[in-house]
This record gives sequence, C-alpha cells and structure tokens, in this order.
Amino acid sequence: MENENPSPVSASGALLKGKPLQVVLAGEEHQFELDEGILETVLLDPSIQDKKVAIVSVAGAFRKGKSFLLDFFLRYLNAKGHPDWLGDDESPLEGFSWRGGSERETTGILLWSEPFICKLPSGEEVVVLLMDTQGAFDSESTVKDCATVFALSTMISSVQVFNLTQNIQEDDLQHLQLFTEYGRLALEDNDNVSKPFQCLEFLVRDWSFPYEAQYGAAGGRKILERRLQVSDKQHSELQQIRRHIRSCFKDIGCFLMPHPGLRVATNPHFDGRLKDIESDFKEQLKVLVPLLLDESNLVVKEINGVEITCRELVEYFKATAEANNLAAVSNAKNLYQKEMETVCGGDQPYLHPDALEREHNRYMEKALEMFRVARKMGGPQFSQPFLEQLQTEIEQLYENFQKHNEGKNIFSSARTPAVLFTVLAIAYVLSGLFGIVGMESFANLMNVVLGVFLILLVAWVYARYSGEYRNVGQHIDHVADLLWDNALAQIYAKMMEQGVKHSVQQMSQQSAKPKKD
Ligand SMILES: Nc1nc2c(ncn2[C@@H]2O[C@H](COP(=O)(O)OP(=O)(O)OP(=O)(O)O)[C@@H](O)[C@H]2O)c(=O)[nH]1
Ligand SMILES: [Mg+2]
Repeated sequence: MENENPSPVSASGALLKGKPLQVVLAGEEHQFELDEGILETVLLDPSIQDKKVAIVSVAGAFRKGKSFLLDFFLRYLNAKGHPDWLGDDESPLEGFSWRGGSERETTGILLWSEPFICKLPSGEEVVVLLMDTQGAFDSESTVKDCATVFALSTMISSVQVFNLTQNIQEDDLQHLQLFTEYGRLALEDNDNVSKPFQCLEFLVRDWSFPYEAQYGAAGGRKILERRLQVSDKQHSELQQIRRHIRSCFKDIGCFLMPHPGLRVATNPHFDGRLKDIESDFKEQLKVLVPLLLDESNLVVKEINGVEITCRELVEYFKATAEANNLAAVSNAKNLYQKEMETVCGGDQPYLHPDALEREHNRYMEKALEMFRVARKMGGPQFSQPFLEQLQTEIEQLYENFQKHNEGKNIFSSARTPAVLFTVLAIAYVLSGLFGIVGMESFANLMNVVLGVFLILLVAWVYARYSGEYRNVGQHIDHVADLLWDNALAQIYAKMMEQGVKHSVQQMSQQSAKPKKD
C-alpha cells in the first residue's frame, strides 16, 4: 500500500499525478525541521505562486484513518468535478501512504506535490493544497511534539480537519485547547475581532449512534452544539475550554462518519478497494469531501483577515516553522525579567524608584529590540499583536518589581528615623551651644529646626504605622534620603575614614614598639 509509484492511475481513470512530499521532518531529537527547498519547489512554481491558496489539513490521534481519508480528497480533486469521482470498485486507494496495523505511519508534515487549481464562484483561480500530519499520542512523540505538529498545521491550513473516533470527548477538547494555545496569545490583544485560526471541522469516525444524531453535517452540528455548550452549571474550567476553542476559530463544524466496515478496520490485505468498504461510509464520503473541497466551499487562507498567495505562504510557513511569535515573546520577556532580577531581584537592596524606572526603560527597550529582530511568523502585520502583548506583559512585570522594591523600602526606611534623630540631636546641641555663647538668633533658628524635625518625625511615625497619609510618609522619606545622600552620608564616611586612620596609626605604632622579651 506504500505509494511507490508516483503516478498511479486513479480510480476515476485520470492519472494521479504527484506524490507526498515531506515538508516538515520529525527529527530523532524531537525537533522539527522545515525543508525549505521542497516547499519552494511546490509553491513557487510560476504557474501558481501568485494565486490565492486554500490548504486543507487533517490532524488528530495516530492510526485513525487520516491518510486514508486524504486519499479520497485526492481522488475528488483529481476528478475535477466528475460526478463519479469516488471511482470503481477494484482500484486500490493510493496517494498519501496509509496502512493497517497498530504502529504509526505518517511522521512530520506532508504536502501533496501537485497543486490543484480550482475556480472560486467569483471566477478567481485558487490553488488547493492537501496536508497530511503526524498522528498525535503515539508512543514515540512527546506532548510537545504533538502540540507542535497540531499548532503548525492549524496555523498553516485554512481548514483543519480534527480527526476523532467514536465521539467528541472532553479529553479531545482539552487536547485541542492545549494544541491551540499558541493562538491564545495572538487573540489577547486582538480584542477578539480577528480570530487566529480559520475553519475547524471535527470529524467523528465510526459514529455508532445514528439513531441519536444522524450521519453527516446536520447530526454533527447537533453533537457539536451539545459538546461546546457553555452553561452556568458547568465548572469554570469546562466553560473556559469551550470559550477558548470558540474564540480561536472563525468557523467550527462537525461531521459524523459511519464505520467503514470490518474489512477496512481489521483485514491486513485490505488495500482500499471500494468493494470492501461499507456503502454507508461511501455515501457519507460523497457528502463530506465536496463539503470541504467543492469550489463553492473552498476557504482561502487568510492572515489577519488578508487572503494570501502561495508565495506569501512560503514566507509564512518558513517563519512559523523556524520560530514563532510566541517563542519570541517569551524569550524577550525572559530577558527583561532576568536583567531586572539582577538590579532589583529578591536579594538586591532597595532601589530608588527613579533609578528603577530608568533600569526598566533600558531593559524593556532591550527586550522589545530582541523581539523585533527575532525571526517571526507572517511579517510585521502579524507580529503587531504579539509585540503589544509583550509590552503589556513587561508592564505587569514592572509593576510587580515596583511593588517588591517598595516592600524593601519599609526596612531600608529605618534610615529615615535615624536621619531625623541625628538632625534633632545636632540641632539640640547647637541650640544649647549658641545659647551659651549668646547667639540668641542662631539658637532660635536651631529651635525652629528642632520643632520642624520633631513634627516630621511624629508625622512619619503616624503615617508608617497607621498606613494613612502614605504619600506624606513617602515625602518625608524622600527628604531624609536627600539629607542622607547630600550631607550625613559624607559626614559618616569622613568619620569612618578618620576612625580607620586612627586605628591604623595605633596599630602601626604598636607594632613599631620594640618587643620587651
Ligand atoms: N475503524 C476505522 N478504520 C479506518 C477508517 N478509515 C481508515 N481506517 C483504517 O485505519 C487504518 C489506519 O489508516 P491510516 O490512514 O494509515 O491512519 P493514520 O491516521 O494516517 O495513521 P498515522 O499516520 O499513523 O497517524 C487503516 O487500516 C485503515 O484501513 C475509519 O473510518 N474507521
Ligand atoms: Mg497517516
């Protein structure tokens, strides 16, 4: 069933040109690598590079028939509107490699090499690309791998088919939330006008309750409404997941597929012939595939509400795969936090608010610059909301740093009463001295200073311990700081210097004395 022949004859009789191309490779070290060369050969073909593009991707858990389904998409596109596109009973199903068994098949992200050109109702030609993805939750991938593949394919596609089996379960929604977390950031500053992703189609395979909700889109809508309903009775976490999902996608649909029959699911020799597939399944395929790929239903890929061409898609794909805005935001934020930590972190002493602001401005500029120069997805227009997001996050961090710094100030402000006491003591002594030598006016001046500083001290104590008039307390701190920085600190320093000199002199005199014994 491996697709060894790149040009097999499809069931509808037309030649199935092209082959699957690995555009994103999954490395052994859990890293993903974009093959730019391959991407460019497909998308920069002169016949398509300036045409708008629609990309349909299928993603979800591994071993659930994703590649198998995509091969029917290929048949449909290849038949170019032929009503018998599903083909004859005897042709094996070919295209993206699919197979039975329990071990994973598809890895990374694949694109079909042949772009299909379709005409929109407006008459404009659009290129349709199909994308197959690595199944999630196989035993070799980490959660981050799954999230990366899902997020990447969701960001790049205009329609993401979320392939599920049997039902839409709560854990499916949780995974969807986790995998679309990248979109959340784009959302936050976008006042919800432009949602980060376009269409999401829940595709429930092996639906076994047609008596409850019939196969197809109508039944799907019914189930989807139930699953995504938000009610006050729900736990807030459940409500939040549902809101998040709705807020990420412009359009959400659901389709219920019947079981394809036991031969498809369990026969190791099944090679995709229609004769082995249950007719219910084939009937619904005839509904599902045109629903996604008929010319009137195609969804052109948009970035920030602007439709893009194949050439723009190359740039977008490159930037998305190499580094995304989210990573750039978090790196820049980390830089800011680390730098600020060194100037006013937990073990750093109190910093004057003005100095703190200077440092904040300096490092914010550094972080924003780091974000600006980082390679990001979709150009400046797409990055703008991320940049604003970074700014708000930095402002929040700054607020916390300020509060933290202020907290330290309470301890360091033991300096304030010390300064006030010192001034009081000096004024008291001077007033006495001036009185003795008969300089009454100077003595009175010192008494005024004494009075003023006594009031300041009382006011400061009141403000500090009552918690009221905090700004008065801060002003007094400020005055004390000024006095300390401009006068007392120097006096203390001088005194210390004198003290040190004196003791050094004494020590050297002692050591110079001849020893008695
Ligand atoms: N039960 C069931 N089996 C299906 C369905 N469609 C395809 N299969 C079978 O599922 C098996 C896996 O098909 P693939 O298309 O390779 O699955 P996949 O999701 O691409 O798997 P990975 O590439 O490993 O992620 C094959 O044996 C198919 O015959 C379906 O709707 N229901
Ligand atoms: Mg597959």
